[in-house]
Amino acid sequence: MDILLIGYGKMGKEIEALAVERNHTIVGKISKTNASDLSNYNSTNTDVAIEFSEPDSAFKNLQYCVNNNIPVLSGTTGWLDKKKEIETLTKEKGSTFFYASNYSIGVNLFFQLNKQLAELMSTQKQYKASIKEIHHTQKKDAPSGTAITLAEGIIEKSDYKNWSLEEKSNEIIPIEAVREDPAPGTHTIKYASEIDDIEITHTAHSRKGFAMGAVLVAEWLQDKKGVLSMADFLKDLKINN
Ligand SMILES: NC(=O)C1=CN([C@@H]2O[C@H](COP(=O)(O)OP(=O)(O)OC[C@H]3O[C@@H](n4cnc5c(N)ncnc54)[C@H](OP(=O)(O)O)[C@@H]3O)[C@@H](O)[C@H]2O)C=CC1
Ligand SMILES: O=C(O)C1=N[C@H](C(=O)O)C[C@H](O)C1
Repeated sequence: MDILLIGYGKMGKEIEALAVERNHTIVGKISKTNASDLSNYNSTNTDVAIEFSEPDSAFKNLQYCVNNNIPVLSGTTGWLDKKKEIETLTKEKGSTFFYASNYSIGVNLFFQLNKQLAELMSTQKQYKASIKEIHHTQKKDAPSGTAITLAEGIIEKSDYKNWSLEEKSNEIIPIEAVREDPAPGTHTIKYASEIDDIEITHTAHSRKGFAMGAVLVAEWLQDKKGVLSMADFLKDLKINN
């Protein structure tokens, strides 16, 4: 596969190493310094773009790919208020757009476990849910995209209505975002009562799981069109419920 990397930071470099190991070719690398190159990019030899950039640049990058029919998968967090726009554009243009807040298979199993636990706890009103995420100090957004997906999973299966970094009420899941080094990504869901606590935690030991997931999705995406997500990918792998 010929891959265009949009964003060549910690994740872009990790993805490059794994993609080359799997015999793919990196045909272009776009970062902040050469961002304007994307608007003149000749996509003839590009099978897929992998976009891990920054909250402020993701929308423009994805808009370019979708408008120019370059199949694209993105992992950038902190820009999702505009995701619907990209999805609408993808349908209009007949292009391919895949998004996941977390590409790690382990985290996606954890997402399923989180929903199962939320369903189980939904009748146990003496327990109060909360989420804690820990990431490295270079991270630009808070809370993490993964923490937001976890909160959405709980909201789907319970009476919680929203999440917040500050606000406290019975209808809101509080999220605590901790920044310390080194921390590739740790997420904990806690149900606390006066009598006891129940906790589940996923700890990433490195960025390898995120990068491997992104490369596997890029390979899977080859014959696909439309708006796709991890649910579609995991269904094909038979690891969803
Ligand atoms: N979904 C998932 O599984 C995961 C998602 N992430 C998310 O991915 C994103 C990237 O993470 P990470 O690699 O750690 O971050 P880094 O800060 O290490 O890298 C960001 C990269 O984006 C580049 N960039 C900045 N502006 C633009 C632009 N306009 N066009 C193209 N590239 C640009 C930067 O360029 P320069 O080097 O010149 O500054 C840099 O290379 C974050 O949003 C993070 O939350 C991270 C891990 C897993
Ligand atoms: O910025 C990171 O590093 C990560 N970002 C993603 C997120 O915001 O959830 C995924 C992972 O936790 C690492």
